[in-house]
Amino acid sequence: YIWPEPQLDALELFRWEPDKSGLLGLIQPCNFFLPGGSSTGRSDVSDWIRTAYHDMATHNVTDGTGGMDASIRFAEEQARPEDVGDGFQNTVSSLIKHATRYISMADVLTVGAMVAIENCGGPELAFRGGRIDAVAPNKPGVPEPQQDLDSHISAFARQGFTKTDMIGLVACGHTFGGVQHAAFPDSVPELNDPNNTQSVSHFDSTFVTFDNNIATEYISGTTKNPLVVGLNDTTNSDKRIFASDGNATMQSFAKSADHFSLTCADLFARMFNTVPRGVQLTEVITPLPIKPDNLKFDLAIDGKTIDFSGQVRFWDPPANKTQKVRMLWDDRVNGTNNATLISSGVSPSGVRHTVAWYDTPLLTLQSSAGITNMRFVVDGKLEDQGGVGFAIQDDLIWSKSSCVYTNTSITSGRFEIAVRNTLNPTRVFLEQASKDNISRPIIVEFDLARVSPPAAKPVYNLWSAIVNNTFTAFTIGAEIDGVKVTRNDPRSVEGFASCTGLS
Ligand code: HEM
Repeated sequence: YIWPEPQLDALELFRWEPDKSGLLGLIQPCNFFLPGGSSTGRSDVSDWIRTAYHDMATHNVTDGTGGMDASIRFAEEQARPEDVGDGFQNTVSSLIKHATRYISMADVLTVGAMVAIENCGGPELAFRGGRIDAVAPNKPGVPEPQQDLDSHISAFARQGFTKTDMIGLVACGHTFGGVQHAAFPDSVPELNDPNNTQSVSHFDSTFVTFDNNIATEYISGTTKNPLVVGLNDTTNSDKRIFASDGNATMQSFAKSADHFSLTCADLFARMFNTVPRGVQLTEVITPLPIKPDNLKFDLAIDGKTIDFSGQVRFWDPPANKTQKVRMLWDDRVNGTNNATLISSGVSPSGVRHTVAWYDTPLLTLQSSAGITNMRFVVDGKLEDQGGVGFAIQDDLIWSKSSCVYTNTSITSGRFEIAVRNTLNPTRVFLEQASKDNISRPIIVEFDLARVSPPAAKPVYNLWSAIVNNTFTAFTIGAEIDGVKVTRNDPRSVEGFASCTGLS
């Protein structure tokens, strides 16, 4: 896609920079378990993957209901026998807080499970965003281990998967985790093991790593999978499922780790893309090779100049080499300008990728000139998104006359937005991310009032309001000809000057 595209930009960042959101920190090392530590025998990766499956498993291909829609967050769903255990609540409380106006809770659950699979040995997965969060629990529909093979085949068929898909998806999921004694006391014993305090009988010997040991151990007869060799044969559902085609699928997985990995990449992607009818997923979101980020514009108090700074991210840059990066930008007055960007480091992004960051110098632009478009020259090569460049919006920006009342609370302040005089909004407002009573992200708006501009012939008009609340970061919104627009990159109010001393 072509940057900027607010929802795709946000999804791309969340999907491809799991270090930044903190997701990766919750699954590194892969046996990390937030609510109790790795000596529990449990892991966040297993909880996140199982939660995604249980969210999807309510899908009904015939009536189009259920699917990946974060309905698993509702206590009523979690209380069902088919959703036994606290893994769902653990997952939901770690993950759904990352949902935003652009990233639904269902997209967050999807990315969480994908990041878990990929960063713990699994294949890289194709991600589409745009799932829509359920407003109420779905009908029940998750398979349970005591059910017979026919009911499992029909449950998977209802979810949109064949018998062969079922064997694959169960094997792909059960390469992680195991069965807990507390949840299934009749299927697995208490272990009395200080390194496995929650008595989890694991599905394979490498239970926090994606690999085909789930299949090799099953085929070689060494498996300890509690749903294959469990003492209670009624709950040996993996045994019935794996053997349902005469072991052909499991044999093919045992024979080839690559075949297992490719099959799982396909099945997991289909699982994540199983959504209620009518939901339109985005294109597959791949990382942008070059992506501007954190662009900041601040109008000077006299209204004559704009301070501009920002960063540019380079995806998988050449190793051990600092690139020479120049930014070219168009303005409304002088034509094209340029500046050299400053390398500010390379960091890993997940376990497979690296990102290099380059900073712009702090530039002072004439207000009348502003900035409309930019391009980059990287080691002599022009990078301009196939000729269109990187379109920049400088029409709704912060004014440096914004300030906070430090003597009361950092979150009370006088916030001022500068609106380029070519725009004629009917409303200008601050936007604060919040949640509704069923946890869905919403935007709370604080209206500003138009005030006198700072200069006699202003390029920007000011809008202002005093806001007292507990929030700490805002984006800028406006309504123009009845249409709402927003400018991204929330601005933390901590960055503003103190109102004391400002007129
Ligand atoms: C007939 C289908 C399935 C049955 C009957 C089944 C059954 C179970 C059972 C009984 C557990 C133990 C849960 C606990 O102790 O809390 C479990 C765990 C798990 N299942 Fe499944 N499962 C099925 C399909 C799947 C699929 C398709 C996936 C993913 C693609 C999956 C992923 C997981 C994971 C990751 C765990 C480990 C959870 C943990 O260790 O915390 N399962 N499953």
